[in-house]
Amino acid sequence: MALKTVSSKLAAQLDKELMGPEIGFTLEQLMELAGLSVAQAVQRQFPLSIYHKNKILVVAGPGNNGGDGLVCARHLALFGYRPVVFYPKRSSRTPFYGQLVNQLKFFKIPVLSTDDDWKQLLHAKDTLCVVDAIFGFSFKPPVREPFGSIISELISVQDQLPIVSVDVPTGWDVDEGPVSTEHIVPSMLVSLTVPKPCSAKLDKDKTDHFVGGRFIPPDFAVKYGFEPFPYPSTDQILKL
Ligand SMILES: NC(=O)C1=CN([C@@H]2O[C@H](COP(=O)(O)OP(=O)(O)OC[C@H]3O[C@@H](n4cnc5c(N)ncnc54)[C@H](O)[C@@H]3O)[C@@H](O)[C@H]2O)[C@H](O)CC1
Ligand SMILES: [K+]
Repeated sequence: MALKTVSSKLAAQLDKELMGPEIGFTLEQLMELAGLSVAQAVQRQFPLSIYHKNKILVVAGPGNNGGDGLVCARHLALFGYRPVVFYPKRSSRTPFYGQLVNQLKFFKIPVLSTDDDWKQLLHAKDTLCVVDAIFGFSFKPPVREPFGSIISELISVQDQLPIVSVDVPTGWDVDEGPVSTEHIVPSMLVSLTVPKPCSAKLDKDKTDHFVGGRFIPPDFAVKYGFEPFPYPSTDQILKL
C-alpha cells in the first residue's frame, strides 16, 4: 500500500488550521503531545529491560522541531532514561522555549551549548541513541552553521549509534528526500501527524517508521487527503 504523505506546504497549512481561531489548539499543547509520542517511540524501540544503557543525547534545533525534542527529553526522564540535551541555538521566538528549558532544569536534565563538549556523548558504549530534533518540516537546504558541522558529526557515528529523527531526518529536503550523498540515515523516524513525502525515500531495512502526534479527529485527516491512522488502544504512536 502506498504511504500516505502530506507535502511540507500542506503540513504547515494543517498546523496553521489546528492552531487557528476556529480550532484553537495552542502550540504548547501540540508540542507536548508530539514530544510525548517521540519519547514513547524511543521506549518502544529501546526498552530499558533489554538495553542496559539509559543515556540519550537529544539534539534540539532552533524551531518547533527543537521544541518537540525539549519536551521529549522531559518525558524520557520520566520513563527512566538519562537524557542530555544539546541546544546550540536557543529560540527566543516565544518565552515558551525558556519555560521548556526551565522544566528541563527542574528535572536535572543537562542542557549543553556549543561551549560544552557534547561530542563526548557520541559513543555507543555509553549512549543508547541520539534524538534528532534539529529541523522538521520548515527546513530549507542548504544548511547553515553551526548545524552543518553538527549534522556531519552525527553522520560520522550513525553506523554505531542509532539516530531517532523527529518528523523529518535533519538535512533532508522535506518533499524530495536526501540532498547530498552524505546524509543522516536514521534507525527510526517518528513522523508527526502524517508522514512527509521524504519518508518515501527511507530504506525499510535501515529505518523503522512510526507515526505519532495523535491529535486530530478522523474527518480532519480525510480533509487533508489521508486516511486516519489506526492507533491501537491508548498508544501515542503507530509503527507503519
Ligand atoms: N502538527 C504537527 O505535526 C506539529 C509539529 N510540530 C513540530 O514543528 C516542526 C516544524 O516547526 P517549525 O518551527 O515550523 O520549523 P523547523 O523546526 O523545521 O525549523 C525552523 C527553524 O530552522 C531554521 N532553518 C531553516 N532552514 C535552515 C537552514 N537551511 N539552515 C539553518 N537553519 C535553518 C529556521 O530559521 C527556524 O529557526 C515540525 O516538523 C514538528 O516537528 C510542532 O511541535 C507542533 C505540532
Ligand atoms: K528532525
